[in-house]
Amino acid sequence: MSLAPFARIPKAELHLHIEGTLEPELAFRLAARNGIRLPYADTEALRAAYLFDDLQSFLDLYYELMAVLVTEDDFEALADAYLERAADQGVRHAEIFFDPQAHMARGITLGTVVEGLSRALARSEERHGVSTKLIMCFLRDQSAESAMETLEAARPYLDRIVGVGLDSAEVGNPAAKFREVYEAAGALGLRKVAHAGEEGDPSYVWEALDVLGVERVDHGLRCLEDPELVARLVRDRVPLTLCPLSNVRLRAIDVLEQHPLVRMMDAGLLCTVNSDDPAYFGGYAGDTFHAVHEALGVHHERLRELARNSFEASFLDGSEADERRRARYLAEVEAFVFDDMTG
Ligand code: HPA
Ligand SMILES: [Zn+2]
Repeated sequence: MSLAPFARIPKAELHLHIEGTLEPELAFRLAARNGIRLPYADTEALRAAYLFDDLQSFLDLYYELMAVLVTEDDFEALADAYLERAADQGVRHAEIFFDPQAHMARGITLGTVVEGLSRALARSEERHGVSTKLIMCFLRDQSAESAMETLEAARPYLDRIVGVGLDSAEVGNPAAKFREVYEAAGALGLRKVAHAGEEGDPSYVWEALDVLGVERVDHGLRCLEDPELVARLVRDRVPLTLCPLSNVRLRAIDVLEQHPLVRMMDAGLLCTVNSDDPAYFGGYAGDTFHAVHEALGVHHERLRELARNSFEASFLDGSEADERRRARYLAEVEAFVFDDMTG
């Protein structure tokens, strides 16, 4: 199999919602097997609905389509399809978000979700050559009590969950209300990340850092508006998991050519690029590397920096086996030869 050049660059994916990898074809297949009627005539009609004005208009469809995910087999099929695709795009390691509250609200148990996903994840390294970790996200537009109940419900599965995250509608839902939940997660040994500065102003990023104590900021796009915040992120080497294609589709920026990725790297920020919800936003990990090369002129040493950052910013540091994986992946990044296409 010949992989496109940008897909060959070894990389980690650190910002990826598994529910956002649900391609229309799989959505219809799962709908049929679960006897669910989708309000779209076919996959083309569904794809035509992927025109978003902002984060909320995307989230409405994202939550609606989740209805097709019912059984452990469905979650397994979803994760398996993503991992196969990720492998084709040069992903060596994936830290995968999931949204338990969105499923529990539909009567699906946390066990169904975690058992199904982890069946696919457990054999991913052998089958796809992709190591994995799972990050459980709380919905920031739900209450802190609901988040705490979700953390409690997750106790039997903590051997499969590396950390907690925070996602869904950002503006009007600052992070501070989740202080206790994050403290409790930390006490359980879980790593902490949160979406911040996607649509929200820099105060949302400050709260994620100072109130939740996150080690990585998901998006962080708007940090450039606050030089003190940039200085803090640079000083502490806090990684940002940027998602350029998502920013265009959700209208955070008008066109990819205006994306501040290069300015952010020039400012000394530890940037990574990721695909967020690739089934909806038009590209997986390798496609994203290709797109930033084309639109922003990110050239080979800068592509190498992004690839290196993705492993440095990963949670591959909790065990000797993980340290070995990280060292192997980083060696692959340094040995990667950029050719005319990628240079
Ligand atoms: O891009 C996103 N932002 C916030 N919440 C989300 N949940 C899935 N994707 C996203
Ligand atoms: Zn996201």
